[in-house]
Amino acid sequence: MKLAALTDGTEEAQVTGFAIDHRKVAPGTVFGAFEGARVNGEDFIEDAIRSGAIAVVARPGLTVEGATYIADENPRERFAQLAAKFFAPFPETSVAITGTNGKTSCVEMTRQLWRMAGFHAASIGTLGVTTADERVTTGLTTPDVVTFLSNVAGLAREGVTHLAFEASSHGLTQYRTEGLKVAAAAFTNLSRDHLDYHGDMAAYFTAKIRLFSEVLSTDGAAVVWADDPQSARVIDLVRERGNRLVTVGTQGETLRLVGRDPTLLGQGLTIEAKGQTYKVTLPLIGAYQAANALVSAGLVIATGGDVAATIANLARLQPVRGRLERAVIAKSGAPVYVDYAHTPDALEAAIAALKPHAGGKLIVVFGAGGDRDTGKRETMGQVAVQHADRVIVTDDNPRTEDARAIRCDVLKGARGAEEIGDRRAAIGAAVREAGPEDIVLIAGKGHEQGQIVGDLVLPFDDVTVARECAA
Ligand SMILES: CC(=O)N[C@H]1[C@@H](OP(=O)(O)OP(=O)(O)OC[C@H]2O[C@@H](n3ccc(=O)[nH]c3=O)[C@H](O)[C@@H]2O)O[C@H](CO)[C@@H](O)[C@@H]1O[C@H](C)C(=O)N[C@@H](C)C(=O)N[C@H](CCC(=O)O)C(=O)O
Ligand SMILES: Nc1ncnc2c1ncn2[C@@H]1O[C@H](COP(=O)(O)OP(=O)(O)OP(=O)(O)O)[C@@H](O)[C@H]1O
Ligand SMILES: N[C@H](CCC[C@H](N)C(=O)O)C(=O)O
Ligand SMILES: [Mg+2]
Repeated sequence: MKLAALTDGTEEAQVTGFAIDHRKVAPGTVFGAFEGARVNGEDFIEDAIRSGAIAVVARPGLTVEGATYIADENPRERFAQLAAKFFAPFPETSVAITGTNGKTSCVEMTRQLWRMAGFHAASIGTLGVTTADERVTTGLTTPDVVTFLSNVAGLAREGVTHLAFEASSHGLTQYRTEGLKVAAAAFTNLSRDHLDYHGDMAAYFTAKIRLFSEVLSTDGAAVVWADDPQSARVIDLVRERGNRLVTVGTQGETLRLVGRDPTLLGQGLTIEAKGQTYKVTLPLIGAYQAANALVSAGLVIATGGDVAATIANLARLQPVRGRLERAVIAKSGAPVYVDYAHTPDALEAAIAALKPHAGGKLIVVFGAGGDRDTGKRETMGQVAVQHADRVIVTDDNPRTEDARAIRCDVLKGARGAEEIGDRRAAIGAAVREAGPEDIVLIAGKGHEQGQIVGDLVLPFDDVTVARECAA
C-alpha cells in the first residue's frame, strides 16, 4: 500500500507496517509516537526515522524531519484508524465486552455459542487469541493496537467470520482496539479495580463507557447486564445515542432471568424472551457464570442468532479455564476450586458461587497483586472474612513490591485470617485442613502459569499445585 492511500496525499512510498515502539520500526513503517504513563514516545521520533519510519503519527506542534508528519490532537485514535486501513479486512462480525469482571468468560462463551451455531469464531483476551483449533497467548488482556489489528486480520485470513474480544479499561484508554467495526458491545458490571491507573471510579467508568459512546458502531447493538448498580447509566447513554439495546438479567427485558435453581454440577435457568419461557440446564455453577452466559447469549442474539437455539446451546457450554475450575478432590473428599477472582466483587461472587455447595467450611486462599491498585487489598480481606469460614492470605504476583507489605494490606481487612506467604504452602495447608464436607477456593491466579516476583516469572499453576498437594 502506498502512503498516499493513508494520507490522501501524493506520497509514493510503500507502507510496510505499523509500530508504536521505535525498537520495532523497519524501513517503510508508520510510527505512532504517544505520550505514555512511563515514558514519552515522542522522544523516539528521530530514532524511528533513522530506522526507516516513513511517517509519524503524533500530536501537532512537534518537529518531524525526514518523514511525513501526520499530526492529530488524538494521535492514538488516528493511528488506529490508519493501521486498520492497512491491516483490513477483518472478520465480518466483531463484538467487544467491557466491565470489571466477566470479560474473559464472556468472550469465551460467545465464541463457543457461535461455534455451536456453525460459525468459524475466535476470541481475543486474557487467555490469548483462541480459535477452535488453537490458543496463542499475547501477555496482555487487550494487546497493543498493532498486535491486535494484525491478529484480527490474521484470523480473517484463516476464515474466522465472528470475533469476540475483551475491551479492558487500559485498552480503551489507549485506543488499543480501535479501527474495526464493532457490531455489538457488552457491559458486564463495574466495581473497584485499576485505580492505580485511572485515579478514581469516575475516570474508570468514563474509560469503560467509551466503548458505548465512541467505539460501538452507530448501527450496532449494546448488550447490558441489567442487574448491576451502574447498568442504568450505561442504558441511559445507549438510549441517548440511539443504539439498539439488549438487556439481560433478572431486570433484563430481552432475556429475563426468572429462575435460577442450583444443582450439584450446574444450574437450571428459566429465561423469558419475546413472550416465551425457556428452560435450560447450564452445566456451570454460580450466579456469576449464569450472568456471563446470559450476556454471551445476548451478544449472539444481538448479532443475528436465533433466540431459542442460542438459549438451548447454553446447555453445552464448556467451563472457562481458571474460572471456578475444579482442580482436584482432596483425599478427604473436599473439592478444591481455582478461580481468577482478583477484585473484592469477584471474590464475593466466587465465594457466593461455592458456599451453597459446602456442607461444612469454605476455606479460601488468596492474595493481591503487586504494582496494582493498592486500595482494593483491604476490601478483599474484608470480603473474604465476611463470607468465608476460614481465610489464608498468601502471595499473588508481588512484582516489584515487598510481598509481606502486600499481605499486611490485605490482613488489615481480614481479621482472624492466617498468613502463609508461600503460595504452595498456603494451598497445602488448606487442602490438608479441609474435611469431607468442606470446599477449598484458591483465588486470584486462575489460568496464570507463573508467580511474578521482581522481574522473574517463576512457574506456578494453582491447579497443578492443588493436585500435588492433594496427592
Ligand atoms: C500501564 C499500561 O497500560 N502500560 C502499557 C502501555 O503504556 P503506555 O502507552 O503508557 O506506554 P509507556 O511505556 O509509557 O510508553 C509510551 C510509548 O513509548 C513507546 N516506547 C517506549 C519505550 C521505548 O524505548 N520506545 C518506545 O517507542 C511505547 O511503545 C509507547 O507507545 O503501552 C505498552 C505498549 O502497548 C504496554 O506494553 C504497557 O502495558 C504494560 C506492560 C502493562 O502492564 N499493562 C497492564 C496494566 C494492562 O494493560 N492491563 C490491562 C488490563 C488487565 C485486565 O484487567 O484485564 C490489559 O488490557 O491487559
Ligand atoms: N459477571 C460477574 N460478576 C461478578 N464476578 C464475576 C463475573 N464474572 C467473573 N467474575 C469473577 O471475576 C473473575 C475473573 O473473571 P473473568 O476472567 O471472566 O473477568 P475479566 O473481566 O476478564 O478479568 P480481567 O480484568 O482480569 O481480564 C472470575 O474468576 C470471578 O471470580
Ligand atoms: N489483568 C489483571 C490481572 C490480575 C491478576 C492477579 N493475579 C494479579 O496479579 O494482580 C491485572 O493485571 O491487574
Ligand atoms: Mg480478562
